Amino acid sequence: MRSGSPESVLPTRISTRRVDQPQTNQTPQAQAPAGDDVVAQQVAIEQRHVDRVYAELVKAAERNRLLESEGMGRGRTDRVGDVRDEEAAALFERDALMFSAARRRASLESQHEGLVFGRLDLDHSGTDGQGGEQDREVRYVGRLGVRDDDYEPLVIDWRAPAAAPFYQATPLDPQSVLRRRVLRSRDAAVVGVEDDLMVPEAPDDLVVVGDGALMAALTRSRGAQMRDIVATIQRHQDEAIRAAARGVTEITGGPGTGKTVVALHRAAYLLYSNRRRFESGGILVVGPSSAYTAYIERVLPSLGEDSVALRALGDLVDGVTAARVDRPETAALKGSLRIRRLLGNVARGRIPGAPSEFRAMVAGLPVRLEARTLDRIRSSVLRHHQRNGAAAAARTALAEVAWSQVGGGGGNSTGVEREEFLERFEDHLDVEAFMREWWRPVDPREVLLWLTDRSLLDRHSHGAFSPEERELLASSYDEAIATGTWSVADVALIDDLAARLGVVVEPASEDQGFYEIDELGSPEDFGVQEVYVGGVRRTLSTSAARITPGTGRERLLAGRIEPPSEYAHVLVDEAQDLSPMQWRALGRRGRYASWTVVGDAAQSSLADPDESAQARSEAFGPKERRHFHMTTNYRNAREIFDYAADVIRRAVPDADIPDAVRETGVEPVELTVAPDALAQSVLDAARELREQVDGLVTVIVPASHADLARSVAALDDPRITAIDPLSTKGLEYDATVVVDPDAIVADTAGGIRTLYVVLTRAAHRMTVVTPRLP
Ligand SMILES: Nc1ncnc2c1ncn2[C@@H]1O[C@H](COP(=O)(O)OP(=O)(O)OP(=O)(O)O)[C@@H](O)[C@H]1O
Repeated sequence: MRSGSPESVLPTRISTRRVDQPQTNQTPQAQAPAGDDVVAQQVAIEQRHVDRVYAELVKAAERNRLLESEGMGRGRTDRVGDVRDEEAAALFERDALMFSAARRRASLESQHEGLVFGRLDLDHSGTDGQGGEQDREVRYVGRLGVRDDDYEPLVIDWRAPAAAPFYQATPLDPQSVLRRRVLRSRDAAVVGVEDDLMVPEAPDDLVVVGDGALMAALTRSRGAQMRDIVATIQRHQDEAIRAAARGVTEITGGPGTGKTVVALHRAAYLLYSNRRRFESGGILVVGPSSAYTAYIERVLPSLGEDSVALRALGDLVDGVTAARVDRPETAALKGSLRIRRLLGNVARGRIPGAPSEFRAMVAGLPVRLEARTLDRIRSSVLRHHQRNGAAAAARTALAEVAWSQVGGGGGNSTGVEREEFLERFEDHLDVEAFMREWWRPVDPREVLLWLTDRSLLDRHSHGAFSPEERELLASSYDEAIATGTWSVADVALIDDLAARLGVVVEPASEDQGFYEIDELGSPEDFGVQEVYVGGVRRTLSTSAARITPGTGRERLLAGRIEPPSEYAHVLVDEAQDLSPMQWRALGRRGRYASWTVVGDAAQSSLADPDESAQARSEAFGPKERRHFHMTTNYRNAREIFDYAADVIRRAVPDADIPDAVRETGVEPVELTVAPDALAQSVLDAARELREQVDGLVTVIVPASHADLARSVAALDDPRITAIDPLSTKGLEYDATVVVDPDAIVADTAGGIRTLYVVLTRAAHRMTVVTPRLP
């Protein structure tokens, strides 16, 4: 049962094409293959140097330990009472010492494995290796710089300028490099070497071994997490990694071209080359999903950097976590700029349930302000203030209008003066009670939930949404309340509302009850089982931090929204999928930042890419831009990528199609099966692939076959997992089973583009299963 059918979105032809090796840093080796003993000899030579480096590290760790304990000693005092100036200075110095010693210790620990991964043999005579010994230099490249007692470099940090030729030298532009060698290590043991020669012929004393490090790296099995590529970065990738820090650096290219991994190495490079700026200002890395952030989270720590904030789009706002995605048409509504007008109107409108008129006797004068007057006051205050910071201004405006009503017009026969009236108004208990309701703090999340009120939604839409669109919005918030979860698209709306409303100001601590749960370290220690907060019962499990609010509504409103942090650099991956509202949310975090932006239009799942492009430009402002384009696919076997490229070419003729560098000789398998045999065929295919690859097999299941995902989970096999099509963005596996491609196209907003993403996730093997009635 092999073949696609005429109405299928898949190609009906599977071809095997052999083409020339694509352009990489590597060159065909000039020498005959080296024998095992020659390799062993070379490995032994490198091991001697690596041993020296590790011995030096032991000394460095000891020096560091002494530094830390010296730091601890500084600023210590037996005195009680105020700290003197010189003691404060010592404390400051101690903190600085401790900080840098701790950082060095952390990087020594995290960079231990495979610390030295490269060696350059250079010839500075300019005669292609024919110069004398005095012209030769050997340089080792590693995850961090290490020097010996004489301060001579034993290893150069991969990000240092002296390491650049390791990535940039090519036979056309050797940059004095004769041989580039990549060392493969297991822990501190060198287990292999792979060489590339940069000159036509190696000098007699230079042995050249191996098939090239890049191919070795690409053929290996993929783990559950992305790995760094520090030993095999290619020249064109290196250019993007080391590009200037300022402005906007855009990296485009088709699937698997290394855009993500390059952008992450760039983040590590920026921290190295300008640590003060980027460490104190912070780097924000944003990706499409939490599956994506889990996939990439090891790359930066493996490069010695862990001071970077990794966020999925659904986690962008502190205090909110999105747990689902909306249906495509709802997500498109929520992502479009049209929604801003609605949000603005609702945020400026009456608070549902708030009093609609104000009545009181103030200084003996009857005050009565009706709904329309109150609306006018609210509008005029909100023209100049954010709502949550404007209670005092609203109260003053209310007092002025009340005065103009009872006394300002000259009809006041009681002789009460304006000042006296305003003073009494200010202190009046009825005014205070009214303000508590009329101008209470408004949480941005609450505003979204008001949209479940169809008449409110209709009132504030001003014709900008059709009845069907309004119903989509309202029912999505019914669903939020029913499930107690926000969607990814909601997060940008919450951020927009937070910017309009301002921060919810917590009551001063003296106004809070003694039972306030945050104040208690661990309430169970006091035998407390239940706590009432704001009239809501909280049941304690084992710790205060684990208090779970009861209803869906409570879960949606739990925790506090924090104002957005600003960053010195913002790195956005899968940028082609950001909605205009999401670009605005990122813009708030990167107003003064430089940016690295990574994407591929052919993988987009957006309904209106033009509107997004505009919002993206606004987020960048007038900053200078530079662009890098990646053309080599390092992920997919050529046979798999050719299959996917056929699919996208038919729908998007101008798609950015890269060259895949690796052939396996194994074509993807297509199965067409009866619908009732789908589940069994998929599970069988997954088990078969499991035998053929070393790592992970993932079954990609569209929403319309959700029960199949449960069957895969029931296999309880850690090497076989299931995932939905959209969550595969940015991820990769050793092998995939793609379930019902036509349903993937039909179920997702991206349609054929989403299918293209799905078909480009497998590194080594892929099986596509299509259900069809006979
Ligand atoms: N120079 C390299 N050496 C070794 N592996 C590499 C190199 N460049 C890229 N890779 C590998 O290729 C794979 C694809 O890289 P990456 O995920 O960054 O591509 P991408 O362009 O972001 O893909 P997509 O757009 O499909 O998400 C990864 O496994 C990555 O480690």
